[in-house]
Amino acid sequence: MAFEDVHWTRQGVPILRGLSFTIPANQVTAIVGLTGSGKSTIAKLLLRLEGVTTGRVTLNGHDLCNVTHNALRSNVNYVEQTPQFFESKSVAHNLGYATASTGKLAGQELVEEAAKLGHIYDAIKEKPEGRYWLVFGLRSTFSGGEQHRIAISRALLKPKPLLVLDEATSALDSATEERVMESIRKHCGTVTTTVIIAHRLSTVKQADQIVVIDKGQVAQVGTHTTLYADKEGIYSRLWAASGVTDGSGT
Ligand SMILES: Nc1ncnc2c1ncn2[C@@H]1O[C@H](COP(=O)(O)OP(=O)(O)OP(=O)(O)O)[C@@H](O)[C@H]1O
Repeated sequence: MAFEDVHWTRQGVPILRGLSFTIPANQVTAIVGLTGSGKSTIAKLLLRLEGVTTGRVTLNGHDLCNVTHNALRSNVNYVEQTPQFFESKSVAHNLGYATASTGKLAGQELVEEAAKLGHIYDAIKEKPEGRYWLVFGLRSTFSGGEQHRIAISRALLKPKPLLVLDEATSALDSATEERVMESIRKHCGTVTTTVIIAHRLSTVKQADQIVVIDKGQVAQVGTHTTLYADKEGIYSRLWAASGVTDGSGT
């Protein structure tokens, strides 16, 4: 996929200003930048929840605006900051819904396997109704981080060619986040193009490519090692501002 000189303006205010970068197939691309720099807008353009003002977002060279919403939906898993659930349905139903497009919800075995991959299995079983997977009212029953893990489990239950994670692990503690990210890497492996939007820089260290956005423009593109080595670059400054080191001792 690629962004080709993309501009996105709202109420006369330019938000994305001539953005160009590629998202290599079947690799992990991370998008980082200060708050308000335009990261979530990039996700929305990828998902066609918004349209570009000028420029193109392409998939295999074809303008994404020619891809139908249905085709896109069946090819993209999107884990957003506030995951959507059916509140009147059980946790098993919400997870099994991953295969709804086949006309059938996933069975219990697949649901449990996915919950294990997303590291939410134990938390579900600990609920009084969890034994039967009949936990209802997910938003009032599970914490923000648990809801994210349920949403990630649902995405892992039925991997699709594109996975977009928008701050999907930000509510987890670092150790749990690392385990969940490892699951995503292992399970999606080389069959999924993954785009991760994250504030916490440790989340993106392992990405194949990191795109640094500054005020709606691409400031830097590279791996953690190359970007971190550039001490004048925004990426290094974001690390310095985060108050933690990257663990390399440099
Ligand atoms: N629909 C909209 N109408 C007007 N302005 C918008 C709209 N959506 C986003 N913006 C503005 O565009 C800018 C970029 O927003 P965006 O959510 O993409 O940033 P972000 O980098 O994801 O921020 P954060 O890290 O805080 O989530 C912000 O200034 C935001 O207020």
